[in-house]
This record gives sequence, C-alpha cells and structure tokens, in this order.
Amino acid sequence: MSALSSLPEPRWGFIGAGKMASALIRGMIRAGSVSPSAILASDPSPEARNALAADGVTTSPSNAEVALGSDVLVLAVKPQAMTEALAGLDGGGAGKLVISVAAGVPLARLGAGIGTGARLVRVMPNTPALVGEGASAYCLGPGVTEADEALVLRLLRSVGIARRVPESLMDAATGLCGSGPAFVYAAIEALSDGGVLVGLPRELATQLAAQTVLGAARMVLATGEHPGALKDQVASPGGTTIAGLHALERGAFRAALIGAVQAAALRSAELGQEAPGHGPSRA
Ligand SMILES: NC(=O)C1=CN([C@@H]2O[C@H](COP(=O)(O)OP(=O)(O)OC[C@H]3O[C@@H](n4cnc5c(N)ncnc54)[C@H](O)[C@@H]3O)[C@@H](O)[C@H]2O)C=CC1
Ligand SMILES: O=C(O)[C@@H]1CCC=N1
Repeated sequence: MSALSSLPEPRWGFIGAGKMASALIRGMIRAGSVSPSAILASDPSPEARNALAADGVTTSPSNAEVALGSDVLVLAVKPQAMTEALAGLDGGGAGKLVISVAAGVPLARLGAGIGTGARLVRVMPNTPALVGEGASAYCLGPGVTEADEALVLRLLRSVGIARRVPESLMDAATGLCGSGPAFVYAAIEALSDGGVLVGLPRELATQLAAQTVLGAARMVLATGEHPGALKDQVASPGGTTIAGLHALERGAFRAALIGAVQAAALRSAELGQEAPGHGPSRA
C-alpha cells in the first residue's frame, strides 16, 4: 500500500462546479482516488449542480454549507468571482487546506479573502485531467504541511502529472499548461483541415491528427529526447517532412505558439491584479 493510499479519505468541497471543477471531480472519480460520496460542490447555477449530482456528488447553492461539510476546499470559480466566493464561505475556510485553481489570483489575495488559519495551495491544472492526462503546476503557501502536500498530490496525480514551482512561475505555468490544451486543440483542428484539404474525409482526418499529436507527445515523454532531435528523425533529406516544415516556418508557426504562451501568461498576471468584477469578461 502506498503512503498516499494509506491516508484517511477527506471530504473534498468544490466551490464552483464549472468546467475545471467537473474535469477534476470526474477525473478523480474515474481514477478511483475518491468516491463520489466524499465530494461536495457548490454553485449558484442549477445546471452546474445537476450535472455533478448525476455523478453522485452532493451539491448545494451555498458555499458556506459546502465549506462546513468539507475537510479540503477547492476554489474553482473565475478569478473575477473569487472575492464574492470567498465571502460566501462565511469563515468556513478557517483551519482548512484550501486549494485554488484560479488563474492569476495570488496566494496573498486568497489569504486576505479567507481570513486566518487556512493553509493555501495554488494550483494550475488543465482540463485533460478529465481523462487522466492532466498537467498541473502548484505552489504552497505558508503553513502548508507535508500531509497537506500529500493530499494535493493525491488529487493531482490521480488525474495526471504535477510539478511544484515557486509562486513566481504560476502565471508562466498558466500560459503553458492551463491554456495550452486550447492551443493544441486549435493545432489538431488545423491539421485535420489540412487533411481535408488534401482529400481525407473529416472524421478520418481528425482521428489521424489527434493520434499523431498524442503519439508525438508520448515520444517526447517516453524517450526523453529533445523534440528537435525527434523532429529530425522524421525529416528525410529532400523528403516530404522538410517541405512541410519549411511551410510551417514561413507561417511563423513556432513564433505563434511562443507568443500564445506569453500572451496567456501575461493575461494571467493581469487577472491577478484586477479588482473583482472589472475584468474584460464583465466589460
Ligand atoms: N477551464 C479551464 O481550462 C481551466 C480553468 N482554470 C480556472 O478554473 C476556474 C474556473 O474556470 P472554469 O471552470 O473554466 O469556469 P466555469 O465558468 O466553467 O465555472 C465557474 C463556475 O463558478 C460558478 N460560480 C460563479 N460565482 C460563484 C460563487 N460566488 N460561488 C460559487 N460558484 C460560483 C459559476 O456558476 C460556474 O459554474 C477559473 O478560475 C479558471 O482560471 C484553471 C485551469 C484550466
Ligand atoms: O482561459 C482561462 O482563463 C482559463 C485559465 C487557464 C485556462 N483557462
């Protein structure tokens, strides 16, 4: 039995039951790392609550009720809704391990909103957690214990990989792993479009595109080789791949991806500075 599996099962309370919370909850249930009966979730939206209740999760419109019934809290509301959500805990975060997945919101701001005694962890997960292929970065606030970190890892490792970073790198991680799946979906869609352009049926093109991305990613992780070296193994002199790579370079493909990560990281930092309710999403 591993050290993690010998830990007592805590009750997990999710504040906000939208896309990221659902991906984590369903990923954890799917991995068997927690039973639905040990999960509570609050959300003002009946649709969000009903969707999770169908998975056996106990739901409530009240953040305070979920906080009261939970050992560990996961804050999964939009950054702009964080101040209101924390106020809604009604002091129920005091003395608890509280994990925030919100982009940009610094530990100091969370601590000020929750009040005394909470042990805070900031996590940047991603939605592939739903299928057990998540990539998360996390940092620890003051007073977080080894047992707390073990619980955080129990959550994150049940749905993918997790790497600890200093808080100063959380916005960077947000630009890469938090937002990154969307960049890759756009790439898969474009690869599929390319397949259709040269005559493949759409369904076949999308399946080949997605599996090609999955296979290439697995090659990077399994071989430990530099992606550039793996790229060279595909490109024969005078062959098809180098012709395609030339077209990519003309389209500034790599600059576009580098810029996408940078833009997302900058936006994460901005979200951390903005007063609640005044972000562009409310404009
Ligand atoms: N969607 C993604 O790929 C990722 C999202 N995140 C972070 O996760 C957080 C949630 O994002 P999503 O799930 O995408 O958004 P979402 O809009 O799907 O979910 C947020 C939920 O919070 C609920 N909510 C609003 N005010 C609330 C309050 N006062 N108390 C309780 N619940 C409240 C909303 O009704 C909604 O269901 C954000 O902070 C985001 O930065 C982090 C990594 C990836
Ligand atoms: O777009 C967003 O704001 C969230 C945070 C990271 C990924 N999605």
